[in-house]
This record gives sequence, C-alpha cells and structure tokens, in this order.
Amino acid sequence: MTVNDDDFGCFGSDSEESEVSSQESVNPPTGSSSSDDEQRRRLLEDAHMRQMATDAAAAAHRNRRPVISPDFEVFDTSTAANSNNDCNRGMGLRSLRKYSCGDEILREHAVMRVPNQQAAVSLEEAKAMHSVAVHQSFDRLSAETKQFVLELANSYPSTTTTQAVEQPGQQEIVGVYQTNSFRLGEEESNNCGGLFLTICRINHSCRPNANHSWRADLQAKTVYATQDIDVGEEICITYGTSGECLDTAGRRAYLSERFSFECGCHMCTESDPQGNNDGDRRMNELNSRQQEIPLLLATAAAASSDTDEAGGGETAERVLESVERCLLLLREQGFGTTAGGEYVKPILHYGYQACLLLRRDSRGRLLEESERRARSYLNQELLATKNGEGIESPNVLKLQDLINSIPVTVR
Ligand SMILES: C[S@@+](CC[C@H](N)C(=O)[O-])C[C@H]1O[C@@H](n2cnc3c(N)ncnc32)[C@H](O)[C@@H]1O
Repeated sequence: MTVNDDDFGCFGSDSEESEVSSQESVNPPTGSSSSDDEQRRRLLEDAHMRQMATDAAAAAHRNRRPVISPDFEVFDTSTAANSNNDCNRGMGLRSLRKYSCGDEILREHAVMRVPNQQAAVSLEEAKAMHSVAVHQSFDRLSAETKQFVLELANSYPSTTTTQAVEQPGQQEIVGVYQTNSFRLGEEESNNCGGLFLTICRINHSCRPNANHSWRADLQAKTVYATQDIDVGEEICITYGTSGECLDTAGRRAYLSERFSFECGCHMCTESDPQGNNDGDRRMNELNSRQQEIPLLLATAAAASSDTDEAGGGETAERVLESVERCLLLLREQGFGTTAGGEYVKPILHYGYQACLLLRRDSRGRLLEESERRARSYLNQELLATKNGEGIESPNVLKLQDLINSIPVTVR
C-alpha cells in the first residue's frame, strides 16, 4: 500500500473506522500562529511518546522468526493445484489440518511497529517522517530478522526514501513495510502499523475463511477460522473493504487504489463462461439495501419519538424484512452468517436496532416477542464476533453487556 492521502502504510484492521486521514496526520498548516505552534509542539511530544512506546514493544521482538507450525505452511500460489492460476498472488498460507469455524489459527507479535500519525507541516513531510520511522524500526532488528523482512513481497518496488541508503536493500524497506504491514489499534496510544512475519503471508479474499484482529490486551494479532477449512486449503483474510458491498469491478477498483493489487480471489474470478456473475447481482442488491436501511431506521426512530408509534413500528418492520433479505443474500453468496464477516455483523446490528423500534404495549413496554427478536440478533452478532476474534475479545464482552441491557419485561 502506498503512503497516500488517506493512509500510512497498513492494511485496515477488522474495523473500517480505523482510517487515519492526512488531515489528522498533517498538522497544523504552515504560517502557524502561536496556538498552532503550541499544538505542533504537543503533537511532536505525543508522537515522541508513541514512538518510545512502540520501540519498547518492538524491542522484545527484534530476534523474531516466522512461526513454524505443523498446522499450516507458506506455499507458492502460482504452482499449487486448485489455485486461481490466472492470477499470481505470490506466496500464501495454507492449512495442513482441518479447522472448524471459530478455531484459533495463530497469534503473533509484530517485529516492526511504526506510528501512523506524524506531526508534520505537510503531507510530503509526513511521508518523509514515516519513511524515517520505518527505517529506524528496521534498523533495530537482528541481522537474521532483517533478512526475513527483506524476503517479503514488495508491491511498491519503486518506493524511494529521503534517507541516505546505507545498506543494500534499504531502499526497498518502505515498500516491503507498506505491502505487508497492518494497522493496529484505533485508539491514540495504539495508532500504529505493525509487521508480522507469518500473518503477512496471508493473502486477501473478498470472501475470506479467516479473520484477523489486533488484540491490544495481548499486544498481538490473532487469526481465527471463520469458515470450516480443509487440509490443503488456502487461508485467506480480508485486508479491508470500503464497508460497502461492492460488485467485482467496485471491489477490484477499491483494492487496487488502496492496496495496489488486482484482486484474484475466488469471489472475483467466479463468473460463468458467459461472463454472468450472480455474485455481482447479489452484491449490488446488498449495496442498495445497505444504503436504505440506516435511512429507514432514522425514519422509524423519528416517528417513534414523535409518538407516531404505529408509523415507527411499520417502518421498523420494513427494516427487519430488509435485514432478513440481506442475510439470505449473504448466505447465498457464501458468507457464513455466524462467521463474523465484515458485512454480516452490521446487518445483524441493524436487526437489533429495528427490534427496539417495534410497536410497544399501552404502557410503552417493548412487546415480549420484540425483546426476544432483539436478543436473537445480538446473540448472532455475538457468535460471529466470538468466532472471528475469540471468546476473550473485548468486543465479545461489550456485546455481552449490550445483550444484558435488553430489558426482560416481567408481565
Ligand atoms: C501481505 S502480502 C501477502 C503475501 C504475498 N502474496 C507474498 O507473496 O508474500 C500482500 C500482497 O500479496 C498479493 N495479494 C494478496 N492477496 C491477493 C489477491 N487476492 N489477489 C492478488 N494478489 C494478492 C498482492 O501482491 C499484495 O500486495
């Protein structure tokens, strides 16, 4: 991925809210006033503190090697049987055992960690500072670990840096980092990218069979199977989506723009010989429903608060019909609806929200059936989150709290 206007060199994490824009990174504009100077000083201090924290975290991992396991192996996708041979995806990770949905595949610490936000006066300066930070992080690695990093894929071979090139291969490091790093947490203290020597071998799929997430509590990235995976099957994750359900052309354009590769995953290459693609039809319908549902929910909420309760309830019923239709389309498209896919969980959450807007009894209490349905949507979301992130994930705990907050009305 290139250092561009809206990104600083890492795949999105599981959450799409994790974007760091150049506006946040490039601060403040030149010709600044004294309060701007003060803000800049503060930003520099913050950046320095974050750098120290990431250095300390990375120092423990300077001698890391890729994980060797009897459960999976790195393989060459271009020579493997059953692969999409028309598209070279380089190396990938494949399973050497059967996994069930919800099994943990691996967890790994980052060998390099680089802050995403830089206190710079221009985008150019932010890029230069980022590149220096990447080199500094690389320089702290042991000679053996450096070699592992230099052997990784580089989708940005022409990336140059502003730093003097001291050793052969140094000019490639920013490109390698950009191709292989992942965004870690979203919070200020965690806002950095990380490079993981094994997880970075996992290719992208628009219909993945595994999910990756950053666990701040473990300071590690975890990968869980979100579909059953067979022996010999490639393990794939999603690097990030725009959050919208897009057809093949839309997804490819997004991935090419954001991560600089032409997607050759199964979902992007499954048109029939006539070029028909049922998947595109489904994804386009999902997209229009994704746009419509939040608007309908807002209408239902406004009607309920205007005490036009019947109107609100009817609109909420329409949302629920749409939610059910989306879940059916997602299942037909091969996304397990308990699999924590990026599209599934928001739809289930809309279902929960709509249930809270359904008709109430004369005393304003949600009907028992609506409470049950609300809980059922959240329970599915909970299962999807457990499967994709593990039962100890903080997101699982948050959902459990939300489920407990749904009233159980004693009638
Ligand atoms: C993090 S690396 C993944 C491992 C990499 N294939 C390797 O050889 O080490 C990301 C790069 O892999 C390739 N890649 C990953 N998923 C792909 C896909 N679905 N289609 C085409 N290329 C893909 C792209 O070149 C991308 O920049």
